[in-house]
Amino acid sequence: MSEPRRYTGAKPPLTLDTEATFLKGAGPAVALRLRALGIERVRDLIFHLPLRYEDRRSHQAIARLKPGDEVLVRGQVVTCEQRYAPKRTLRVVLDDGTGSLLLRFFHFNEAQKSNLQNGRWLQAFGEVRGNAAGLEMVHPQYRLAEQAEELQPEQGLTPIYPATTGLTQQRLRQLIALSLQVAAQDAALGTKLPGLEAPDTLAALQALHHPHSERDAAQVLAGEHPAQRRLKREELLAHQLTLRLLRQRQKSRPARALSDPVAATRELRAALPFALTAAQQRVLDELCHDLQQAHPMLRLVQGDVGSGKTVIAAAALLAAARAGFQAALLAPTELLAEQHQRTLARWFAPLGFAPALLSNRLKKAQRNQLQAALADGSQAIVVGTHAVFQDSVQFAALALVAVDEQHRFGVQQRLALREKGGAHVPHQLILSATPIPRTLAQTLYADLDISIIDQLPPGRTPIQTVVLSNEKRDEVLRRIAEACAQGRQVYWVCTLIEESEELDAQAAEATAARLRAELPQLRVGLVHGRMKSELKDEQMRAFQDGATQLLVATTVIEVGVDVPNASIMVIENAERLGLSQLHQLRGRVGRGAQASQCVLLYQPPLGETARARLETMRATTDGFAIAQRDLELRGPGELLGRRQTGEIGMKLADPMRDAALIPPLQRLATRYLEQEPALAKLLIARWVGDPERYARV
Ligand SMILES: Nc1ncnc2c1ncn2[C@@H]1O[C@H](COP(=O)(O)OP(=O)(O)OP(=O)(O)O)[C@@H](O)[C@H]1O
Repeated sequence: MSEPRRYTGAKPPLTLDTEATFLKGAGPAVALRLRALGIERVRDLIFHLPLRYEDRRSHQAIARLKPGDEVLVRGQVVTCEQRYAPKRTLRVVLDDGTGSLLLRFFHFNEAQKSNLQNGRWLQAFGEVRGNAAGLEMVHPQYRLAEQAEELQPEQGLTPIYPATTGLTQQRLRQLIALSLQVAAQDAALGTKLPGLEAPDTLAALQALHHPHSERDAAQVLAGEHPAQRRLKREELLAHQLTLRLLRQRQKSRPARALSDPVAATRELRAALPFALTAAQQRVLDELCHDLQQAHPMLRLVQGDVGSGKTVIAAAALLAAARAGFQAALLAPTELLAEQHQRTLARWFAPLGFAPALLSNRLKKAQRNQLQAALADGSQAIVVGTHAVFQDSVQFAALALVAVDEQHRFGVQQRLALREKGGAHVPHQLILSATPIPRTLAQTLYADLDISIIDQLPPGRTPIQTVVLSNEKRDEVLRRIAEACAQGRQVYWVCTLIEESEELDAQAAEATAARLRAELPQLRVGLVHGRMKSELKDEQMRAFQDGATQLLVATTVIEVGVDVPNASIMVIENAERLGLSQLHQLRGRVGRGAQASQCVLLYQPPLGETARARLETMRATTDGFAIAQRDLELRGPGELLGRRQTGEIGMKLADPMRDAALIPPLQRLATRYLEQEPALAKLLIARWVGDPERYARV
């Protein structure tokens, strides 16, 4: 604990590292709110960049306003009246000589009302709306004066910052302005950074907080200001450096070199009921090379849905076990852990290894027994969810951790696991089914080597996708009945209606009830996110075992379920989903030898983007092509969801939108690490803070 601050009468010299509470205007209440925005120090304030800008640089003539304009107007109050119908409202009419504008307030006090007297000058900023009687502003920001001249427009654009309840823009602006004064005294911000163009960091920050000149303002609004580009490049470089540094640190630690991984893969190949694809073999070769090193492997295997990533994990686990060590496979859900354990048990049986399942469902005695076997090293291979690998689980000689990521785990969790290896860091293998373009993968996972399985196992009949209007629902039901009569199984996916699991669950229940009534001959199962996990697993198992024929589900089934006999998927309201999600869902079928169908039902009328999206789904099954198209159709940021970019927490850059900036920065990062270690440290401290932040949960 640090000493509580005491007021000593002397003003501390302010630096970028000073706590924000030392700034004038940042009392304890404000400090708490700043903290909610992740702001603790003066440094954080200068990097708290505007979300957007408002243009209050000139007064607009009321006569020329249009609905939707966000403008500054100035005029005289000509009426101010309070009304009670339909609710208590203050109506103020403003006249600027060209026309009049209604200002409406629902929340106001008596003082406010009495100040708004006829004849006073008023300047208001807000969005113009059209109403039946003409144009109006609702709750504009305003100022009053006796003389018109006292109400002048602002000189530059007005920055609008990410804020939080109880913290006004005005307060933020004031604190940031003070912080910029402190920053101007800081020599480090002016340090020349080789490879990064002008303006320097300080000038760039100043330009973004206060774009004063006409030219600055126009460029900032267009997103084309050199300061924006400079800071984005600087930030992307800092993140690249952080991940590369973490990688260096990891790589320099000792790991257990596995004696003969090639022999292990040979044995596995002989035990598998199918031949490996060339892509799987190539990835295994890369893996074997890594596993023989006395430094940890850090490898991401990316593969499209159904490309056969489990085999890769199996080979790695086996190589560790055969070398006399232990290995763990982590799955994102209990159900998937179970599924993996079953598959591995089947494959490993002829090789003399029995993988254990560390499940929440184990009885206490069973769990204790398994934990003891892991602690003394007698159990070589274990499968479970991340949640079950708590502190109490100890390993005698953990040499490898494979993580089936499926969008669930963050970098932090992944790195936290490395501590389970004792003095040795376990080799790490991460399996991901999110097809993302290579440059983006290299940014988000710059701490990992990347292998791609770019080929599907042979013998798959491509999934046939049809796009149908809801009006054809009866036809779809007929097809389902026929398919089930032939022993096939069907998924029926209900998509999110509201941002609420509760309503979602209700909708799924209603759909299941309706389908049971419409198809009384079928055994219908149901899974949704509100179910207890045991019940959900039970329903999934019933479907896996063929006990139910039609499974109604919300998008919870998106994650990695493998039921090869399920060969039809119906996705209701498919127009609501993004392409990547549709692709993951569709990947649940087409996993066996049978020809599979995916029916995308939509509610007409269909918008243009939705139509283009569904058409892409119909036309291709290639995950990488779909990811690319998703990017084009949805705009940046959305493809990965908030997790992937959010977890990295960039302030300004968006690795998706700014992908083109990245390749030269990778070269620059190498140069910094080799030639400019002090500057690399400076950049990391400036943009990321503590690099181990990435490594902590
Ligand atoms: N080389 C192969 N030849 C034939 N079948 C294979 C081959 N490799 C894997 N499979 C089978 O293909 C199916 C999909 O494999 P797996 O579950 O490993 O895919 P995945 O890449 O994890 O996909 P998802 O991300 O969709 O879960 C499994 O039933 C698996 O046994």
